[in-house]
Amino acid sequence: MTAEVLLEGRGLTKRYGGVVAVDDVDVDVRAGEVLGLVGPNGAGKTTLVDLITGAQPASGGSISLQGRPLAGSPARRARSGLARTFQHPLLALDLTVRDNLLVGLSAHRLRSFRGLVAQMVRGMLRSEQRRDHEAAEVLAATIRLDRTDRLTRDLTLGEQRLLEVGRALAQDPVVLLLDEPFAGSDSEGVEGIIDALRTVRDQGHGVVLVDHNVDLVASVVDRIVLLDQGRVRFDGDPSACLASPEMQDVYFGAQEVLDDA
Ligand SMILES: Nc1ncnc2c1ncn2[C@@H]1O[C@H](COP(=O)(O)OP(=O)(O)OP(=O)(O)O)[C@@H](O)[C@H]1O
Repeated sequence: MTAEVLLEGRGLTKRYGGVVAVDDVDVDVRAGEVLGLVGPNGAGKTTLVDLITGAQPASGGSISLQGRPLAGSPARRARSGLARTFQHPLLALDLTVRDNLLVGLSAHRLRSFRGLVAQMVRGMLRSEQRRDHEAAEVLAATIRLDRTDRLTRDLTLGEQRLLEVGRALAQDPVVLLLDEPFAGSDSEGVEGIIDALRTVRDQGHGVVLVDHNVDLVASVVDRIVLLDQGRVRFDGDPSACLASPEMQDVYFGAQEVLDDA
């Protein structure tokens, strides 16, 4: 049986003046699937993520999440179940690792009015605070970050990336979008992020993974979308994508032209 489509984008388009950054793109993310989004510099990867999360208004197209139209501000879309990390981590540097994770856990509760009321009541209860602390420790273990009392500003860039993924996970997202999560990470950081991806997938959520490292992406995702000049050139199996003429053309076509000259 084919898994449920969680996120469905149709005809997504973004123009900046004369530049068509994203050009009539259809994209699906299914339950329990990690989708890799690859393509050379300027292919439109970040813009596509921006259109999905609402960071940029689309020039055309539509998006739905679990069958409901997805529109409005990034905050509103986050409440609907999208979580995202950025190329440059956006964390509270003066808070500890644990507190940044607690922020994510709180944000999850604030997704509904009922959750907000429950949060206010629970906030007065020590047992709930303890449960939150335990949840933060479980998340920290998932992303392999120890010593959660460390200040975030003292973490390496790779550790900050892991923490950002952990904070996004704390929101229990329907779909998690990760924009270049491996950049600047050492091998342990990369492993932590891959573990986190698998956890989200195993929980039946969807993940969109954007990264420059095509081989790494292909080794961890279930499906790849190859973008070039704003258009989808390939959508399918990762190893088939690596071996495809489209991949060859997008990444090496220009070199062949140079060689031929
Ligand atoms: N704010 C903007 N104003 C004008 N053009 C933009 C803007 N943002 C992106 N573009 C253009 O849109 C195209 C797609 O850019 P985008 O950043 O989405 O590509 P990308 O695949 O994420 O690239 P990279 O891998 O380098 O991050 C590029 O031609 C870029 O110059």
